[in-house]
Amino acid sequence: MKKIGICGKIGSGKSAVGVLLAEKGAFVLDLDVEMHRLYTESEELRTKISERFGAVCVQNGTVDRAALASQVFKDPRSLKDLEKIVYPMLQKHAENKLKRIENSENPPKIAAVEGALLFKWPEFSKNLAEIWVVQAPDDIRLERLQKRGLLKDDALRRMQIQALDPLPPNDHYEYIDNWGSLAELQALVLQKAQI
Ligand SMILES: CC(C)(COP(=O)(O)OP(=O)(O)OC[C@H]1O[C@@H](n2cnc3c(N)ncnc32)[C@H](O)[C@@H]1O)[C@@H](O)C(=O)NCCC(=O)NCCS
Ligand SMILES: Nc1ncnc2c1ncn2[C@@H]1O[C@H](COP(=O)(O)OP(=O)(O)OP(=O)(O)O)[C@@H](O)[C@H]1O
Repeated sequence: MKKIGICGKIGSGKSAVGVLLAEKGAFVLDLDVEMHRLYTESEELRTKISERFGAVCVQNGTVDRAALASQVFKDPRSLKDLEKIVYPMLQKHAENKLKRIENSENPPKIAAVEGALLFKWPEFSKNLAEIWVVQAPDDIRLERLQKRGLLKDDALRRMQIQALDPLPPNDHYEYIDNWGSLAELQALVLQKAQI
């Protein structure tokens, strides 16, 4: 089983790449989705979020993501605090899931972990054979995000905060330019994955 990472800025098309790989039989782990799951599953995590960001961020047995987003994406220091709380748990959770898939009876040829900020976790990403970097210009990403339903100001705030973390050099990057059609993206993905 070849383990790859899919990273890239918000709206670049990581999930679109993930869907194309999954259609070809790959196992795809979306870290955004896993994070949301942990917010519901872990009371310990909710307590830590409530202590740092206020009880307003925990509602009905889960984290109120809109309330949390409104705090952390306008302030890099708050975002760092959130990352310190969530990353150790998210990383362990993702590694356990990958291990389970790898040790299953019929492991897939490819397991992909999708996360905008994978490159910020060297201890995790060092175990990936390749890191795919999905990229598209800012104006196209903004347009896509608005079409997906994100408010323009929210999208811009996330784009601005991500610009503070440029991609560090790494020999394992494979770039995927996603500013054409979905059909063009599909052709690129199939060629890169050799599936
Ligand atoms: C702040 C939260 C609650 C907002 O939830 P929401 O449902 O609105 O967004 P969602 O989780 O679907 O993320 C959408 C996109 O926002 C961007 N984003 C999320 N977290 C971060 C971050 N820490 N830094 C920069 N951008 C981020 C990414 O491009 C991501 O794909 C949530 O994003 C969160 O818990 N973030 C911290 C965990 C994290 O860093 N996840 C990314 C793992 S690679
Ligand atoms: N080549 C493309 N042509 C047209 N629409 C696209 C293309 N690639 C992605 N999209 C659309 O753009 C939106 C953003 O793409 P996607 O959700 O895959 O980005 P992402 O990088 O996963 O974003 P996030 O960081 O929020 O998770 C989606 O609605 C997706 O369907």
